[in-house]
Amino acid sequence: MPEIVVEGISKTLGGLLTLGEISLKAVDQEFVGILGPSGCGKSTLFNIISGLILPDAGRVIIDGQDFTGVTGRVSYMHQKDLLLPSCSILDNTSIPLILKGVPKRKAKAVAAQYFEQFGLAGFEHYYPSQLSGGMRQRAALLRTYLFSSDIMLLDEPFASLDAITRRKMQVWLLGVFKELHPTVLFITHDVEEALFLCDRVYVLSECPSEVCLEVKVPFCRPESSRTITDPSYSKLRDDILDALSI
Ligand SMILES: Nc1ncnc2c1ncn2[C@@H]1O[C@H](COP(=O)(O)OP(=O)(O)OP(=O)(O)O)[C@@H](O)[C@H]1O
Repeated sequence: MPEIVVEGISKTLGGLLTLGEISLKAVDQEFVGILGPSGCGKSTLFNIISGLILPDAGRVIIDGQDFTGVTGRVSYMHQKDLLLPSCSILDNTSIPLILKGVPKRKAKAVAAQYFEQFGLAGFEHYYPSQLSGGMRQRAALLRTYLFSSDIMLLDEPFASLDAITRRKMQVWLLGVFKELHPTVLFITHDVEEALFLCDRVYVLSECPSEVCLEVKVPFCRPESSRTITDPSYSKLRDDILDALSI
């Protein structure tokens, strides 16, 4: 069962202690949000969890094994979709499988199986520039999922989208993840988005950042984009805004 534990991670960047001491975790199939002020080191934390950079102290434990500084275990979607402009959507989404050694034809066949579920059916041979923003993000999410399907790090995947597309994508994501069951760490700046999507939310402070609030989201996720009417919603939202000093 994929469980990810971040233990006492700290990191100094450019002489500035950026990550003070961060500990957090996500249990199997949990959707965990990370909120924090701009520049507090959220992307740096994901770079460490994915093994791209080493922390100064602390460990990343996945399924009980130390994965600090080890790449390739979790999938990581950056803020930008980073699709290759000269490759079709099918080629783009097949890349992680090809990198893992799956023959090209088989990789394409496997990726193609998910196009319906990711709302991309019929667009296999389109190029990224020919798709809407929402479709490009779905293609990037599919590519991320195919890299490592059980633990996904998503760094503000919907930040570049307009409000309507963004809400549609949130509802879609909940539906898809209900079927695929990944464990997710999700960075966002948006308190409403965190409360809409996540089972649990960590709030980070300004640098040197630490976890200043951890909240469990007690209400069920809505089936549609309806407003959450649970009585605890406003209090949780205010608690998070207070922690962010907004
Ligand atoms: N390689 C680096 N060398 C020096 N400083 C860096 C480096 N990478 C990031 N920083 C600085 O570290 C801090 C944290 O950056 P990071 O991108 O992790 O923050 P963030 O919380 O993800 O920001 P945002 O919410 O704006 O995306 C920033 O002040 C950034 O300028």
